[in-house]
Amino acid sequence: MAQYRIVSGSVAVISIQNPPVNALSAAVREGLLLSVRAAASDPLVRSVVISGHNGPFCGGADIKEFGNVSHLESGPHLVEIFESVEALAKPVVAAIEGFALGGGLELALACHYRFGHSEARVGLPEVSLGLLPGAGGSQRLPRLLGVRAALDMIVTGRHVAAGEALKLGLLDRLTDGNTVDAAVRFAQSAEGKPLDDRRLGNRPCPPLENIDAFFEEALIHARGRARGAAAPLACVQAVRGAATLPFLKGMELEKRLMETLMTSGQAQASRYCFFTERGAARWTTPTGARWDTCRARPISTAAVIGLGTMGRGITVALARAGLSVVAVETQEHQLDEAQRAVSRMLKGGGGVSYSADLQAAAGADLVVEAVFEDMAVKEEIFKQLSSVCKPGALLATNTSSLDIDRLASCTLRPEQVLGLHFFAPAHVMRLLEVVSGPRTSPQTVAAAMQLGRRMGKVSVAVGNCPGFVGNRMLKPYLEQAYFLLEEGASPELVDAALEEFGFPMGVFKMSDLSGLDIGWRVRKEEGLTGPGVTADQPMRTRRGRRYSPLGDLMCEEGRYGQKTGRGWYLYDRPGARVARSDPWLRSFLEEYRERHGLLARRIDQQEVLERCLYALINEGFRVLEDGVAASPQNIDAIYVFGYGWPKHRGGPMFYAAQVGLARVLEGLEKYHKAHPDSPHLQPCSLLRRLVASGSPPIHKWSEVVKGHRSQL
Ligand SMILES: CC/C=C/CC(=O)SCCNC(=O)CCNC(=O)[C@H](O)C(C)(C)COP(=O)(O)OP(=O)(O)OC[C@H]1O[C@@H](n2cnc3c(N)ncnc32)[C@H](O)[C@@H]1OP(=O)(O)O
Repeated sequence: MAQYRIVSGSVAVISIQNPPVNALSAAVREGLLLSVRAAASDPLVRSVVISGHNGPFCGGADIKEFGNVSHLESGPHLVEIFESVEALAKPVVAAIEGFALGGGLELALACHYRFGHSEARVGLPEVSLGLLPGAGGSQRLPRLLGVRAALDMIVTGRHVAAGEALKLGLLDRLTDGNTVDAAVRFAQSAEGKPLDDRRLGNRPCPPLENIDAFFEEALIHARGRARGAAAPLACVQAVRGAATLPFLKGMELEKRLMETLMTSGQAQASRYCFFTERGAARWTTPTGARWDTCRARPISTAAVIGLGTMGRGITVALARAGLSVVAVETQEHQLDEAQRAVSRMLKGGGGVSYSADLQAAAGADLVVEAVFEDMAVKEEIFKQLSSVCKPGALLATNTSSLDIDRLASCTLRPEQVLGLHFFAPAHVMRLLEVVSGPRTSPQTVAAAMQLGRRMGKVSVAVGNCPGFVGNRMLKPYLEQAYFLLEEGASPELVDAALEEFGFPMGVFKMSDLSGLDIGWRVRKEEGLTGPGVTADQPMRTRRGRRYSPLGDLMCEEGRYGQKTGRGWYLYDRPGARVARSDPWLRSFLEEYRERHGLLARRIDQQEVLERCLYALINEGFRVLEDGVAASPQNIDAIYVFGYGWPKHRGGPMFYAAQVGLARVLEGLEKYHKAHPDSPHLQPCSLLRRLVASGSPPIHKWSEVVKGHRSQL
């Protein structure tokens, strides 16, 4: 689908028409090539403008076609079309409004001139789909911008705003007015002028000194950031081809690299993440409410109660989304400090007012409680909010694990109570768990999901249970990591295995960063440790299950992690970030093992991965079974956007499918047999059923779940 018309007597305007993002589907490719040929052969046409219909220029290749080779191969290939565009003997101008991304920018690079709207953005984000710009982009961009700037854009995949693109030389001109009209006028002025120099395929790459050393370093840098992803490294190789090979040879290299990436599991996983991120907006809840059947009341004012780290981040996130926010902190000294911190983060006032009085929340459409994790304190606040707040106001808690229903029952409006589980730092992290209890109304969920979108979050609707989805699944993962320490592993070994898998941080470094005392407080609330545990109870057993008191013992030593300068690792000073091995910890673990008669054994990275990840995945199946998450895709979105699960591995449930459900089941059976006192390793019945049903693909799991779901 490409519209073709002649304007001003001599300009062919080809308009890509494929809403919502004008992706280059097979039909678009067909239409584009026919239009380019028509413009080439029509003697009346002296110049060409390519634009996007109704706004955006082009969002790139049609990602939905990638999983289907017959779709991808039907219609002309992008490389062939772009060659025809570049070879055209008449000037071709790209008129870029909205965005030109991926194949969209590659098309613009094949044009002889690029006109942009001042609010447009351009980029080659293929790397985040596990690919490289495979339709000439890796070869043409370095010829236009030089290697450094092109490499940066291609390896990071970042979107570049029009102003920067103009400075880089990527856009030739900007306009604030009608981009197509301006491009048409410009095209006419270029008619009959020589084009050879405008064809990027004809140009050499601008020279670069010490080319070998430059790419050596670029590769090391990319490897360090890629966390096991292949695409960034292939991008470096392709750009090196542009810098060192003639254009056609570079194109051959790009093609070879692209073919390898395109068929890889990593590209499949990254593509899956692209769709799970967007799919989360089509939410459902365990009570049967759905995104398409309820209307959300807009929220324009909010109050945040409690201005610790989380409360401050939430205030910033809400203010940045355009809400007018009242930030409440009853402790005066905290209030002053918080006000300064929030202003710094917002670079000014940003629609936030401050108060030490809960009454200030009276007029808000939404209240987010973000005080520390103490049920009694939260209950008291919810009681007060119930009477202070205006009718219709939504009351949310930012608890990461406490019971939403208990808080709802402290109020006279349980249908307006929900959890908004932000992740630290709340103004940066993409994930928001929107937690509903059995009495939360569909309109409340809809309003929260809409607000999440406004804040730029990936919002996932989940049901209420201890830890919701993310933290519930994290518990068995952490537990296995502790058990591995008891059995002979070191924090360094466990973290190295997880970081090699692709997590930005291993479990022990993560725990040092977030603070060991948080889990300690939760375990005290749960009665697993603290004064409620009697001296006659065995230290390593709770409620008939294996329990590791290691985390509690660390806290009793005052080792809370980075904030105290000591945790699973040692830091130069409280608050420092660089983790060093701590000889004290080695002795502590040795003494602990000796005291409990535990024999240290050799543990390899495979065991670390299988024990930690399979336990987490197993809990994911339980979450599905219980209906706490609506789909495996939602679980994966939570893990990728909130817990650092590497995108190129798709998320835990996708990873389980990729490894093979039968293999995961076998692994769990093996480890459960070796550790029968660890119920998290006992394969859950949904996993067994899926394997018994022939391990259907992930998008078909819901059929097996449906026949299986227990009531919450
Ligand atoms: C030979 C192979 C060559 C490959 C080169 C390539 O071109 S690879 C593709 C490179 N392009 C991209 O990576 C762009 C991906 N899209 C985006 O980043 C964003 O969608 C956007 C274009 C910036 C628009 O963002 P916005 O927030 O406005 O909308 P959504 O993200 O919600 O998208 C709206 C719906 O459109 C679907 N969609 C978006 N891009 C594509 C695409 N390239 N192909 C197919 N479909 C696409 C998206 O899934 C949304 O659909 P829903 O059904 O509404 O969920």
